Amino acid sequence: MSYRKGAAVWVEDKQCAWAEAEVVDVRDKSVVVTTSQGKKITTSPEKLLPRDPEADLGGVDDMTKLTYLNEPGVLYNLSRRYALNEIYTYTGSILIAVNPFTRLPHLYDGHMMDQYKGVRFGELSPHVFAVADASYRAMMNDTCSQSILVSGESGAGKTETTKLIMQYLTYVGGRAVGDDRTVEQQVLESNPLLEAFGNAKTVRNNNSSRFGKFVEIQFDQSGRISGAAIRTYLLERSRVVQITDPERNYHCFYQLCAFGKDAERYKLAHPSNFHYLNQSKTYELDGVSSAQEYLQTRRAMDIVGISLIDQEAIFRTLAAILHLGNVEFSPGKEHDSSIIKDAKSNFHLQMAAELFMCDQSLLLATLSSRSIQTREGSIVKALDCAAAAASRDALAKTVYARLFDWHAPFIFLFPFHTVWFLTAAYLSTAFCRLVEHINKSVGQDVDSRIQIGVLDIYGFECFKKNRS
Ligand SMILES: Nc1ncnc2c1ncn2[C@@H]1O[C@H](COP(=O)(O)OP(=O)(O)OP(=O)(O)O)[C@@H](O)[C@H]1O
Repeated sequence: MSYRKGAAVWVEDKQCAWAEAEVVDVRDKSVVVTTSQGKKITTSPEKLLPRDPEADLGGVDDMTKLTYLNEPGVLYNLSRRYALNEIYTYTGSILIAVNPFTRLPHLYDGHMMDQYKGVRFGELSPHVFAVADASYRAMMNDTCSQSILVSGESGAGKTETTKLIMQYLTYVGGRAVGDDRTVEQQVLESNPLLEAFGNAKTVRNNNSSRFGKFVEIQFDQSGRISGAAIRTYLLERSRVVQITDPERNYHCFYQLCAFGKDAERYKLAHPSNFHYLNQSKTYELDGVSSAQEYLQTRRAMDIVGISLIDQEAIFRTLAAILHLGNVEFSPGKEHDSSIIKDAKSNFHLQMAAELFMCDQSLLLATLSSRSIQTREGSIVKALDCAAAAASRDALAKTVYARLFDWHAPFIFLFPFHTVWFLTAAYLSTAFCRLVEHINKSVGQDVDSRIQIGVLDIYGFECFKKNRS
């Protein structure tokens, strides 16, 4: 794009991403601009973007009205509105929410819900209730199920927004039968459980959901809520075996370690003793008692109907994963082979096998060797230390993800490994899957023909090191 002298532009700025500027000189292959702070910058025209000099200082409530819909224009508009406490802005039918990081009760009270009920989308100021109302109306008018996608980076406010959508749908949809607990309440009651196993501290959020969640609110023909279901997706499996400071592994591990009686039973100790937890030195969360949280998780398990036997099985498996992570390998006598490193590793291997209820030597053989299928039959190949550790981590991740997931069929990832087969078989029968239990407790309406699905799923994030 070519610029004339006097043109209003945006120029990249290290501090505030984009700075307002004006072109003061146009040269052969470069342009000289002066920013509103009085800084003179010589840059190439490709590094500039056009700016609307007459942009409304208060911003516009729908960004399709912007003269230039480019990145700085969008950011500037959102920041102008945010400064006036307007956290919501439309871009056509998309609602953009900027996290206020402070409670704004007046935005979400009964009066506000009343105002948005049945009003055409776009008629009132942008609001999450307007989106929820539009989807409810569309579902009722067209007898067609709707979906709302809530996306953004960690800490952006997806979980809060999902709750607000549920709050509004509960308001317009109520409950069909004489149940005094709203669907919103029932789904929220299961939150401590999902959070214990699916949330972790990240750099941006002390209680970050590390999984995608699809909440399905089911309605009867008259538009009354008749049931709900939760489905979870894409649990961040790599966190089970790898974390970096100041992040943490899933809350449930710290909770179990902090609850003396149960921790002792599974030969657990302070998180600093376990490889899967001590890669980061952040063990505590400000203002949170892990032991108290453990009791809360147990209570949530009771509420959703997980039996004591199943609860024990779940925590036994968590302990097994922690012991498994402490199994280390050293080079074996044969080339590219590995053996258990020392007595300490042997103790943890023994504990892992005991808690997984499988044979210790088979577990070791599975971790330190690999079966390859050939036409002549299967060949067992020894694994070196690095490969054996990777195999250990893969087992830990798979077991944890299966414990959390809602998927019914258990997939045998390594069908030729006897121990994994045994472990898998044990898990599929003795384990209750957490999300399955939650759905039973909330109460699904399998006959529902119309529903609104709210998908709360994290957007892309940049990690120093990526791992599956
Ligand atoms: N609309 C809102 N009003 C007030 N506070 C909010 C709002 N949205 C978000 N917050 C604040 O931001 C915090 C983080 O929000 P939330 O947990 O919803 O983020 P998230 O996008 O789900 O994060 P993650 O992907 O890490 O789970 C909340 O605990 C809350 O304090």
